[in-house]
Amino acid sequence: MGRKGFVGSKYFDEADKLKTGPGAKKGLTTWTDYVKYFVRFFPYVWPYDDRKLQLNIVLCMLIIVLQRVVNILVPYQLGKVTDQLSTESGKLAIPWGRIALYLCLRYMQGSGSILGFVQGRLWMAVSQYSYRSLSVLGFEHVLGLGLDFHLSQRSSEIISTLDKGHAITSFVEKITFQLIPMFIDMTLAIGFFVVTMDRFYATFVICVATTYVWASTQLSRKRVENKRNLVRNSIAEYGIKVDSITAYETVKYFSAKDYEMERYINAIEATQAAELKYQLSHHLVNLVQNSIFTVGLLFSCVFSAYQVSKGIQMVGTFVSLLTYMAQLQHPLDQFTNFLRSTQDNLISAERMISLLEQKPTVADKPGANELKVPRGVISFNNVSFRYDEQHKPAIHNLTLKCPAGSTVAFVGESGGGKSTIFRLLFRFYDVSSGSIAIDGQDIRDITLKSLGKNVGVVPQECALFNDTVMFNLKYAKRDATDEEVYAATRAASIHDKILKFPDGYKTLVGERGLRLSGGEKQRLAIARAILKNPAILLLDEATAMLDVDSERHIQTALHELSRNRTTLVIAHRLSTIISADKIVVVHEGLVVEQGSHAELLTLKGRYYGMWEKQVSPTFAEETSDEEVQEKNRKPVKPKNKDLKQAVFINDLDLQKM
Ligand SMILES: Nc1ncnc2c1ncn2[C@@H]1O[C@H](COP(=O)(O)OP(=O)(O)OP(=O)(O)O)[C@@H](O)[C@H]1O
Repeated sequence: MGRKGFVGSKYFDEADKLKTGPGAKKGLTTWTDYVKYFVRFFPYVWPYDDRKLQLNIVLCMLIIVLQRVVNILVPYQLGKVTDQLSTESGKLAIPWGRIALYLCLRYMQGSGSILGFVQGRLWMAVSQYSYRSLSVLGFEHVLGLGLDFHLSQRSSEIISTLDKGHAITSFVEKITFQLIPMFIDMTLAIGFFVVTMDRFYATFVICVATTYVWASTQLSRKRVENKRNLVRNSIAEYGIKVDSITAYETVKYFSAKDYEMERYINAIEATQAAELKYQLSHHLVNLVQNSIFTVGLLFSCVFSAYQVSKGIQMVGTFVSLLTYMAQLQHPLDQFTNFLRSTQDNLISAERMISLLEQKPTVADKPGANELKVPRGVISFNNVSFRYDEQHKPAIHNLTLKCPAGSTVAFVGESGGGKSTIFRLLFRFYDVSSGSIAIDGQDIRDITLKSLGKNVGVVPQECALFNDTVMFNLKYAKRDATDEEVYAATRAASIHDKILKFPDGYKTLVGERGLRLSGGEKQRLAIARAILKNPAILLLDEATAMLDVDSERHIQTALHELSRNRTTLVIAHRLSTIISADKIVVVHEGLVVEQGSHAELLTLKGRYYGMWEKQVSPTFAEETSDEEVQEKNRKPVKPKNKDLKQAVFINDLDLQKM
């Protein structure tokens, strides 16, 4: 099954342990990580199919080079102006040309300049492209993961993780647009010092820069740890908030508002404590960096001023030196900012990366074929299945043939494995051994999409989108006409009811369809199945939430729907399935009895006991399961509504024969 280490809601915990557990690498974000993730995500950022965006990137790069040249020229020009002013002072010869050139260069410097503006404008489209491709990648990946993944996760955690996907875009952007210019800046600044200043200044500047970078990287290790802790806490806080709001009714039923408030307050406090630690470590890094730089500036200032006073240096050189020093701080600051923000981005993106690394447990085989269902024979061949190593098998050696067009019902105690059989047939999971075939095609060899197209499910609980009734109905067949929808809702006995809703088919169904009753939702689910018109139909307690009257109508609709198509039914109310061609009794994952209703009754086994319990509640209360089988030999007359209905269904079948 490939689910080892991935049980319960432990998935992200496992991911966290990898980063922070005993075997974790110290400070995780190493240079190899940067390179690895950059190479991995660059294809999503680079617009392969868009020449215009590629041109934008090239222009942005050119602007970066131009900005570096401007950075060199600004202090140089300032030095020239100062020299000219100091040597020609008193002669009233103001160097207008040089001043104008200096101002022009200054205007082109920095992110607020015209060059910065053009670069920002060009980059915006590229940035949106990469955000779009990464977001779609994450969303598609999560939708493609198996039911095991979704059952083991809090939806809120998945959503919050997907939201952090923009961090990857930001990470790749920063490597491309900060790291490269930063190295150009530092190399040019230091190179310029070596060429124009004496060796002492050049060595001094290299020493300051090295100490600065070394101290920054050392201190940021602690900051990384704190940041990771902050992200973990903020995701947990978001999870509590979303879960409480989604489970609003449960919160009300158990008067748990105060409890939820307490959980939420605790979560906020934990996040804020983590934030405080993170901010402190962040400010500490800034303080140390600034101190190193100020000491460097102090020494160079004192030494240069001394040289000017002794006539070894000109005033212009002093001004240029200080301006270069100040300008050097910019790429150094950028470097540490880069370090900080890329680390932050990577920490935020770690979960997204773990998510993307998660492989779906059920996927199409290479070259998988489309499912073809000319007849609809379903065969379970010695199928066994366990959810994971920790659980005992949910299905043992199931061998069963469902003939084309037949109705096969699965009954048995709760937890016996009925829904698991449906999940295996729908390939939410792959069988552990044995095989399931539809018209002779092993379902592992066909595409999931074609399987989904041919198998329709009416689930116990119908999940609806918070949209209109019409949107939810057409979800089953996106190109259905309104007339087709009306025909389906009429067949499912819900059309008139929908017309009575305030906005008819345009009525919003609310979050998860909460504004509709259980029965209404179930009828919508049936209407959807009618619209979908699948070759194979799975009914999972499809009428459990309906009153007797509605159930009668629906049973007629379902009967019509299942005509000439293979239908598998799960039912607790045995009265609803007595007309099935075959009834399969499932107990602890084993098929213990199978046959028609009449055959099973004559067997006087488990099915007989269940039937007796349902038709004779008082009898059932007084006797045990075994006693039912032993003592009760006489057929019991119908005593409750279920049996009346069962008789109705039998009558209906007889009429149709
Ligand atoms: N995702 C899961 N992970 C682990 N075990 C599971 C999972 N889903 C179901 N099980 C276990 O598998 C067994 C069969 O469950 P299944 O849902 O198929 O029973 P069922 O007969 O459909 O029950 P019910 O009639 O109550 O719906 C149960 O013991 C259940 O606890």
